[in-house]
Amino acid sequence: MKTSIATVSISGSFRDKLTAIAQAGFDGIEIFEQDFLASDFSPREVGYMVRDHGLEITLFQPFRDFEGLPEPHRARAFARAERKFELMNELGTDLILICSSLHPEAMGGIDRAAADFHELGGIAAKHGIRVGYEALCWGRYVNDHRDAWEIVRRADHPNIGLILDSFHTLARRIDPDTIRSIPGDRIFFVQLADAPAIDMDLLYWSRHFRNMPGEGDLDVTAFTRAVLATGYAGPLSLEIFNDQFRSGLPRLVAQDGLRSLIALTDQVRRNEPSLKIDLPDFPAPTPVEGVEFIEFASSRDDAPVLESLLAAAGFEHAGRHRSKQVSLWRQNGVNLLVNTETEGFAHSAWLTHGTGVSELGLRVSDAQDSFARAIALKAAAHDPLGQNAAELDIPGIRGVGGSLIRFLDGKNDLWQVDFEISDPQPKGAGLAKVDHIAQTMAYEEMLSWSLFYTSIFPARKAPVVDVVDPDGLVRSQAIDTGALRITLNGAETRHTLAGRFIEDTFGASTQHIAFACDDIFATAQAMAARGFPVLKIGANYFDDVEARFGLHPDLTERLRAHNIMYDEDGSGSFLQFYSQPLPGGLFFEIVQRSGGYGGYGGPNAPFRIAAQKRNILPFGMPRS
Ligand SMILES: O=C(O)c1ccc(O)c(O)c1
Ligand SMILES: [Mg+2]
Repeated sequence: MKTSIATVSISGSFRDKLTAIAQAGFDGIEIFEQDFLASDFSPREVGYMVRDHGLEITLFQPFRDFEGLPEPHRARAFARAERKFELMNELGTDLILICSSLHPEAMGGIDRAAADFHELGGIAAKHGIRVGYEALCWGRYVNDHRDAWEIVRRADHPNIGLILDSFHTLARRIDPDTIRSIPGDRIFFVQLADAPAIDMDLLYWSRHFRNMPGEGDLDVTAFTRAVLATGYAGPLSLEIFNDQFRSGLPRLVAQDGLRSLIALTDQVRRNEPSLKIDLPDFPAPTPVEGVEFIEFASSRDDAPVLESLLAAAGFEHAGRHRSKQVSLWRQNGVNLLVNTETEGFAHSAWLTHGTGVSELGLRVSDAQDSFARAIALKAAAHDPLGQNAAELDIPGIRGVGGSLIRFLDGKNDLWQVDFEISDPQPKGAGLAKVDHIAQTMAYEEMLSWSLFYTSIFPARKAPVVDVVDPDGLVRSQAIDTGALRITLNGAETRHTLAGRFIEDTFGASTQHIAFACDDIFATAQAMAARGFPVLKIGANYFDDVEARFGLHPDLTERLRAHNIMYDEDGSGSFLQFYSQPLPGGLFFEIVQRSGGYGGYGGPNAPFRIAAQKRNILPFGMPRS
């Protein structure tokens, strides 16, 4: 499988784009004519530059408003096309994309268009050029790949073929299986793009909101399956018009592009095993089965404040690492590690971000398999733990925001091998497991983080919700990877609580950890007795929530007494309260889910954030 990406998908100068695309490992690029025109290089120079980067030019595009024109426009369109064929010979590429016409003078008619293409095929052949015809989904007469194919079929010329673009097919909700009956050798090129489900004008949606396959809501997998089932063996090329990518880091966007193509084609071969996919074999995604540990990087001086918050939340000191300055805090099945080493990864993480989450230990069915999949998807391997021969060798990858993810399975017991356990089963205050981990990033990076998780794990994404902060908007997207749920919070401004966290911690990822319990009132009581610094919620909130859900006043009174917020969805209810933040901004949430409640208390978030902003002095700081 040849991979390719259009120059429009990446920001920067022509040379920046090429470098990023080549470094990410693509085989080819589509040259978007505007990018060529804006550059200062001759066509020959561009050709040399591309090939010097080890890339090939898979496509030159777009040529607009060709077919169905009356004279004198028609003759001019042919002359214009011929000029481009000459240019392409200098560039060193043989395939041009013509998109369906929007010309005000254009006339409809499949046969008229087919006749134009038949004639153009003859001219193209003389220049050694092939022409691919693409239906723009907002095209004036042709806006459906089935009509574009009919024109190509009737044009009946070996130098005229079809170009398919997942966006144009899927945005119009055309069944991608209609592609299966097109002969694969008549499909000259395939462009791939996803997009979030937003109800808007097709052209505007396409030019601003496309994203990488897997980052949006279109069924690009079904589209690609249908394409490959035809026997099409040309490049799969990303053509992504996206406002954030246009200003994003070229290297990051290109890397994400390749990751998305690998994940997509892997999914295609798993869903349709009869297809021959030219992709190295690697393990299937398997769910996270549990959070084995969360490690905090800290220092000898800073750790006591964190540890007093852990103690107040019911965690008990339950052991220590056999050879490192790492202590284990435990409560039922929840293991938290506090690392105060003065060298190594955790120490660097503490130096960079302050006290915060530096590592997630995830339990999976086979640690080596999960690791191998992540590496195949271009995650960066981290040095294994256990250089020290007595320690467990736990495979790890660089996660997002500079933290690490470790994969653990049942083959070895980390707690027996690496730790001295003093209290195997402290009961604590009733926290039973990690419910979710909330990670914060700049809004521009949100798609990249979500792709990271959804490509490695069999993850489900919830729709993005807007969370109103008094000083801006935060977009929040929940990802469910099995036993671990992650909420990604994309901050638009540095004035939001999330934005301030990124700034104050120099880009730490985990802003809060939510723990689940079975009886939140008992847990709240037990924590209060231990001095838990609960976040105080304003009285107006409780009046409203009682009216909104028709709660019994006794229940409202208990909620108010413990600063517990309430939510319901169609299938259950949700109770939640929060800690005050630690210095740096990390905080804890305690939740109880009942019935099949699947959310995160989103409607409560604005009131929680407002309360946090009123309460700016972190836990552990002297209040004078
Ligand atoms: O938005 C456009 O005009 C445009 C141009 C070329 C394409 O291949 C495409 O999918 C869209
Ligand atoms: Mg296209």
